[in-house]
Amino acid sequence: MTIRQIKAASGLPPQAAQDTADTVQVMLARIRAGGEDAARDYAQRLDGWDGPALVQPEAIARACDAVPEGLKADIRYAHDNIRRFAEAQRATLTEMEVELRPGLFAGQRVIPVGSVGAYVPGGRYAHIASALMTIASARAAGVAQITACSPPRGDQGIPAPILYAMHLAGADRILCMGGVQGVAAMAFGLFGGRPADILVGPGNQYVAEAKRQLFGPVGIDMVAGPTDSLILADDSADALTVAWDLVGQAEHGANSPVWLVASDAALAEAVMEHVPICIAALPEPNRTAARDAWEALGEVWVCDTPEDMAQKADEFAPEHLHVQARDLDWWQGRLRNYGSLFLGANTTVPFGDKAAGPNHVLPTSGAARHTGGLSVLKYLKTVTWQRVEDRALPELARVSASISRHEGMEGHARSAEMRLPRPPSTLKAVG
Ligand SMILES: NC(=O)c1ccc[n+]([C@@H]2O[C@H](COP(=O)([O-])OP(=O)(O)OC[C@H]3O[C@@H](n4cnc5c(N)ncnc54)[C@H](O)[C@@H]3O)[C@@H](O)[C@H]2O)c1
Ligand SMILES: [Zn+2]
Repeated sequence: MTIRQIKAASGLPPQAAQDTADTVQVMLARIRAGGEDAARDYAQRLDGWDGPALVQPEAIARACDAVPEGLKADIRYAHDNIRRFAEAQRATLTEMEVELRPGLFAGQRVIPVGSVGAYVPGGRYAHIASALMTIASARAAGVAQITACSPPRGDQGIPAPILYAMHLAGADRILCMGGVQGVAAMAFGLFGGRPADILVGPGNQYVAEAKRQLFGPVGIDMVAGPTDSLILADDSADALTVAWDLVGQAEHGANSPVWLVASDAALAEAVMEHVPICIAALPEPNRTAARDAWEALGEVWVCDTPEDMAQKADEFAPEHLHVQARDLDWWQGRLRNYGSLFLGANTTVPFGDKAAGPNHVLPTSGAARHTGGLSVLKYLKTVTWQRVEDRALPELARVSASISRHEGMEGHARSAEMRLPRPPSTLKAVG
């Protein structure tokens, strides 16, 4: 056997997904009917917030003053990388025009959506980086109006570093409102904004479910589940570093899996010895979160060949895939299923989470099999056009009418033939 599992996941108790869906459905219906008052009412009841929903310029200025200079410089460093990566990505998508037949022209245009609603989660951690990821990439796409929202923390409203990051990244409007009411306010264009064309950003199960239920008339980036990470390591990897990389991502919470796929049983055993020691070094409540995640969902596999390791990684299709092994070019060429790839022991998932440049809003729960993550491209519509000169008409109209008739679509055929230079008798009105 070339692939064997040496630590299995014990699993999590099933969750009441239907309860969340029902709660969110009721909330969205109430906010749709009751508008701003209903949204404010939920903000009061769920988050104890009585202050203004729309954050005023003076409050943003005060927050910017309150953030220490050192932290501001760090946020600017991260923002600069994220913005420049998004701008470079934007430049890869170009408009084009092609003459398919003499006189038949077609092309594509790249048009940004008009309005974006960016959810910046609150809760246990202060998600500064999430604000940069969603807002800076929308700005780089050329979106006209960006609204961002985040839940209040106590009676201070949105924490100052998050407000600073939102403002720096280019949010036009900021709502102090979280959860379903925040998402709905952006989707429905409450508090003076335009209704969002697309809703983006991570959040808890209520946020994810609200986006899922609103999807259709409104676009969404993805239905994001709990974050996950996989490390591929050979005997060149350092066991303690790998252990910290696993524990670091387990810190996200009890439902965030971390997986190790190793080429070397001795390395795998050494990592498993280090993991509990690393966990014990964390402060609470992070320690409990990491321990629960490792025990319930952590898995360790040992494979004999790099090909087996790559196959295992492609099966997991992790959100974050980190290679700590020799011959990085081979891995980069071979690996297929991941949200974002981290090549070499010099980098680590927190670099990508916070500051390196590529977006951290990524497909989870195996969705990397069919999609990449949030990027500037999500805010852009690739639309097509066509234009036909007289010389292209005879053949194009004849072929279109022929196919229409074989499909049984006489109306389409007539419409095509109306374009022929000399209308045939079929153009006379019937009856
Ligand atoms: N995948 C990623 O890239 C990424 C990055 C950062 C954060 N996250 C995720 O963001 C989430 C943050 O969650 P959070 O809860 O701390 O903050 P959150 O901002 O997602 O949700 C807070 C809101 O939830 C609402 N809420 C709480 N309990 C409710 C209830 N019983 N009924 C209705 N609404 C309720 C409240 O209105 C509150 O404002 C985590 O799940 C984390 O994993 C993911
Ligand atoms: Zn992380």
